[in-house]
Amino acid sequence: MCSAVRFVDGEGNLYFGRNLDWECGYGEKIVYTPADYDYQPAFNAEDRNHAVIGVGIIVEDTPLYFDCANDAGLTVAGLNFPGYAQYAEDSVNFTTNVAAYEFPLWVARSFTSVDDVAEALKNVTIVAKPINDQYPVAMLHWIIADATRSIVVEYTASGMHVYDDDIDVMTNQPEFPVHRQNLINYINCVPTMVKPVKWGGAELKPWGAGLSAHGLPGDPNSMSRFVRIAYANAHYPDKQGEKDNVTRLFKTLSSAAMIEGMSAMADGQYEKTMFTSGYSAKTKTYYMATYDDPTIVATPVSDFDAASDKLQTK
Ligand SMILES: C[C@H](CCC(=O)NCCS(=O)(=O)O)[C@H]1CC[C@H]2[C@@H]3[C@H](O)C[C@@H]4C[C@H](O)CC[C@]4(C)[C@H]3C[C@H](O)[C@]12C
Repeated sequence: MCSAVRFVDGEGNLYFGRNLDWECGYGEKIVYTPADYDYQPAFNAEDRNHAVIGVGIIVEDTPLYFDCANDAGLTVAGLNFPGYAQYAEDSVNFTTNVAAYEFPLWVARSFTSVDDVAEALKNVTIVAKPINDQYPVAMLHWIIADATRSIVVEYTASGMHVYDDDIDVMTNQPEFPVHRQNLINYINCVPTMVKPVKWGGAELKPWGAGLSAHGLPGDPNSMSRFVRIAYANAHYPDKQGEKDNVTRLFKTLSSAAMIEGMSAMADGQYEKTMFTSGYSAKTKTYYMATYDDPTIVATPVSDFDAASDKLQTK
């Protein structure tokens, strides 16, 4: 399973990140796509040459991003959405056609804000075209965020759906509106200290802190993670400075992290948080930690050669 989160610091700088929960990795690294990289969109999309940094793999000289950010502070992450995602079988005339594998790259290469993406998506077809035979089409939905807001993009049997994500988190299936509505079941959960009460003649005292959030779901399923990470994100106090905001990002994501052994997939393999990654628009830095090495490694955009036209990895 996967979970993603967005927030801004007191100065309005965007922080955005995700957990990648799966049974295996794909050899993913930090991939930098410079502005002058010769991006050849799969169909009729235009390349508008924003530089992009993120986590992904390179296939056929094309960066396949799992999550990424561009030089304008626009970020995007893909999360599993099987059983719901249904892309077009073929390109559709008079629309901008985007292959599912290039969706994060196309968004980050092309736009400067969530508003611009949302406007463009009114005339976009997402096509079920694989990059090659080795990598089948991944059934995903996406969260796209900037310093102003976030949206969730779901392409299903009924076409394109773009939702305003006013809660600034996303997980997996079902559709975003179901997750959003389900939050109402938990609005009794608050982070305050419960006071002792009297039931008849008996005084009942809380065990300690945390009782006011009793009922928050602790299990790893997607709807439960959505509630948990939404609660964590909504209640985390504002922080000053890069260090404390990166801590906030990784701690918030850890509230929805998958520990090996908790949840087996259909093939019997356990899911685990293969990596947690995220972007700070304040310092233009990508951060990443893996399951086996929780050290948060910082990779600033300035580590790469922006004048080159070649894909670069770290
Ligand atoms: C498995 C990843 C999603 C993790 C997730 O959401 N897990 C939830 C599990 S569950 O359903 O809720 O059980 C997704 C996110 C991004 C995906 C990758 C990216 O889309 C880039 C390419 C796209 C190619 O078509 C397939 C390989 C691939 C390299 C994808 C492999 C895989 O589908 C990834 C890595």
